[in-house]
Amino acid sequence: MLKLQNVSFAYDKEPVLKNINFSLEKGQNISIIGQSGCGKSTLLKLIYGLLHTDGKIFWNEKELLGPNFNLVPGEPFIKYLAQDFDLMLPLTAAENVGKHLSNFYPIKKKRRIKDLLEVVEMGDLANKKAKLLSGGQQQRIALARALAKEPEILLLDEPFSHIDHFRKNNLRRRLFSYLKEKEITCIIATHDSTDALSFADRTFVLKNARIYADGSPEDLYRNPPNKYVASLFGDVNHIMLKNILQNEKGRKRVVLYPHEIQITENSKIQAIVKKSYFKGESFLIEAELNGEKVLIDHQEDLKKGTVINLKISDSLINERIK
Ligand SMILES: Nc1ncnc2c1ncn2[C@@H]1O[C@H](COP(=O)(O)OP(=O)(O)OP(=O)(O)O)[C@@H](O)[C@H]1O
Repeated sequence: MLKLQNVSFAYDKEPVLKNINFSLEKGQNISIIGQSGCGKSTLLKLIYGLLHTDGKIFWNEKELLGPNFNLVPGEPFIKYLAQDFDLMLPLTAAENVGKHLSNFYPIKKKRRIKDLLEVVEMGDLANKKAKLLSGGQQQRIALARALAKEPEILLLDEPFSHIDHFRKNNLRRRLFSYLKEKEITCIIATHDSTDALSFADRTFVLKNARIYADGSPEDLYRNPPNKYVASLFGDVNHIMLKNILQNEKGRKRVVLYPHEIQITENSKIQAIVKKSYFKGESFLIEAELNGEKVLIDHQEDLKKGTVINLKISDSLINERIK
């Protein structure tokens, strides 16, 4: 179990993280999300042991003492994949992956490198020098290198940021099933909601130096405590209740995703279309509702100026304003 107790950190005077506490079970996949600069990378660096905290970090019974106590920063059973992936550029992809593997059993080493290159779909480029690989290919090699010695804990900082959309989904499926199979505990700092929604067992939202929300991705998505959390998963509306409910007054608002608002004739809530964006499977309609901007998912394109009627399920509104 990985346990953090009162982990705080400041680069200067202003704390980046304040009293972070959590425990993770072996083999759990956790995503950390939050706006740029909220401290995601800092938290990974503290766990790995690159930065010192007065708080406590344990892996099972062992306390991780950090850089003030370890001559070489980091822990041997943890792998940390930073945003700059730090490859040996004159070496080949395969040599980089095998860099920290023992030469004592060369056949075993070769097989391990081959398996890892398959996990990141880089088998074809095994003998290509790292300096000749694209940013996304280098990132995949760095990922394979981080897995090479089968760490107990894997810390990934935006691990798919350079990888194209098509390959990213495939790679994510392969990587996370590999981590589950090997029971590797993984913490992934990400901006990408798919990492948080589809592959994490649990998600932490960081804001104002603290864990602002903590839950299963499904629960955080379906019942976002506020607009900040919902907006980390994609477009979101924050609509004045009085604009969608007859008897409401005041300035109370409700969080609604664009797909939760329907365009129908059976409603008195009127809005005017301002813009329409093609999204592939549907259109994102931007409309004006009593002076407020509203985003709606819709199957058809709508012209600017079209008057539309909006419907939102009462039970959903009641759920969100609880
Ligand atoms: N070496 C440093 N020296 C001083 N301040 C730093 C240093 N590294 C990060 N910071 C500051 O600490 C805060 C948290 O940075 P961090 O990199 O942890 O955020 P992040 O959530 O990972 O951001 P991003 O999503 O953009 O990668 C930011 O305000 C950043 O400017």
